[in-house]
Amino acid sequence: MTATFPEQSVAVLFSGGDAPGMNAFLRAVVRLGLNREKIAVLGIRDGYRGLVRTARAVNDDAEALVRLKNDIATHTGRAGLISEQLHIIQMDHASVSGIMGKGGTILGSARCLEFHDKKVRDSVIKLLKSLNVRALVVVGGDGSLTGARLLAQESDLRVIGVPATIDNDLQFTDMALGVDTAVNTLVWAVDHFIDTARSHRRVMVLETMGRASGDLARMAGLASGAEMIITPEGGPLNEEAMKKLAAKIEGAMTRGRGHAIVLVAEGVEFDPPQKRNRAYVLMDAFQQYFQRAGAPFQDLEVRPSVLGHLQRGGHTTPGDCILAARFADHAWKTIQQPDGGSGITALRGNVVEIVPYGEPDMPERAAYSREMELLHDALSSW
Ligand SMILES: Nc1ncnc2c1ncn2[C@@H]1O[C@H](COP(=O)(O)OP(=O)(O)OP(=O)(O)O)[C@@H](O)[C@H]1O
Ligand SMILES: O=P(O)(O)OC[C@H]1O[C@](O)(CO)[C@@H](O)[C@@H]1O
Repeated sequence: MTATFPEQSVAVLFSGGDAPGMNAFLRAVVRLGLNREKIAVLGIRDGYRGLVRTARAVNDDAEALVRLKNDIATHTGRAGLISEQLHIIQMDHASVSGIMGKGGTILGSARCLEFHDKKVRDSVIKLLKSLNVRALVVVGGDGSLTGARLLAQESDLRVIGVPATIDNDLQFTDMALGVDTAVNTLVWAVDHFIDTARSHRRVMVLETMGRASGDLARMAGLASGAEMIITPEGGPLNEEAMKKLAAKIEGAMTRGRGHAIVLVAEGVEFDPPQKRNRAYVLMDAFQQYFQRAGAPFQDLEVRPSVLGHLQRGGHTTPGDCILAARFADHAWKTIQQPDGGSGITALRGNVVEIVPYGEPDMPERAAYSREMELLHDALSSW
């Protein structure tokens, strides 16, 4: 039997920082495509970069396009995945077996600066049309979904966005893929830091990711019982503000507390601005305060840690696997609506919906962040 190129397939790519749940989404979108919809799924390697490189290689070369289609038809599943040169792979059942709980993405993700250029996006639209895809699914954060919106606006392609970022900074959905796992990882990390903090009666300042949003730190703080959460939404920290935070910790020590875990989100800024990581700036400010003349705990030590990419990896939680399956299901249902356009999957009040690109921020999200902060304050033993 000769292999044939799959016409009217659905293409899927992962873009921006990888997030746990991307593999679970890939598995779900491929399996639903093959089992339920009877439609082939093309996995794009390395996000927009994979499309841009392929467009460059085949767009003005009819023979190269024929070769690409032949490669896609003949190198399916794992054969395609091991062929490094091939950026577009026809996924099969076996190629998505055993990946659901694995962090990262087997197709790779990337940041592709060239994609900001309309001419480059035009070349990608031309490629997707030559491959006759019925829809493109883009899984990623804010920037990736902006790229998806532009593709949808600049063509008649159907482009479905799927929110995936540990930052939880997308205000049109209650949760993005990866957040639940990242919070879980942070709780695990805090548990480890508590052991040493308690043993040495120390203050540990842990810097979390999250870009300009403090939600990841807030959620992790609430779930781990960290004593203090410092987030960007409160505005830049000046010397006075840092002294107040240190005084709060000192006050707790006076009342018998032996240690403290402080979570500081990476988006926190200082006045005047500082170049060093937040955890280090706060360590110095706190240490200086604790060591002032006549202070009660002059030997109280502060240790910083920048948790970094640890937060993006690890085994995907069941919550993220379930959300991935629900987002994939909804993406397919939208693609299969004859008159359906483009849009983004969103979780709102435990219902998955498709919302238009550029949807305004949900006021519930700000309320949720505020509620977490108040609850954390009320639960802390200051
Ligand atoms: N304004 C834009 N126009 C076109 N493409 C964009 C735009 N912003 C981002 N992209 C594309 O999306 C990619 C990923 O964006 P970005 O680095 O902001 O990550 P993200 O999707 O927000 O995910 P995360 O923040 O969780 O890592 C960019 O490298 C670029 O290819
Ligand atoms: O992996 P990179 O490119 O260093 O990006 C790190 C950024 O990506 C994220 O992990 C996800 O957006 C942010 O929290 C962080 O600031």
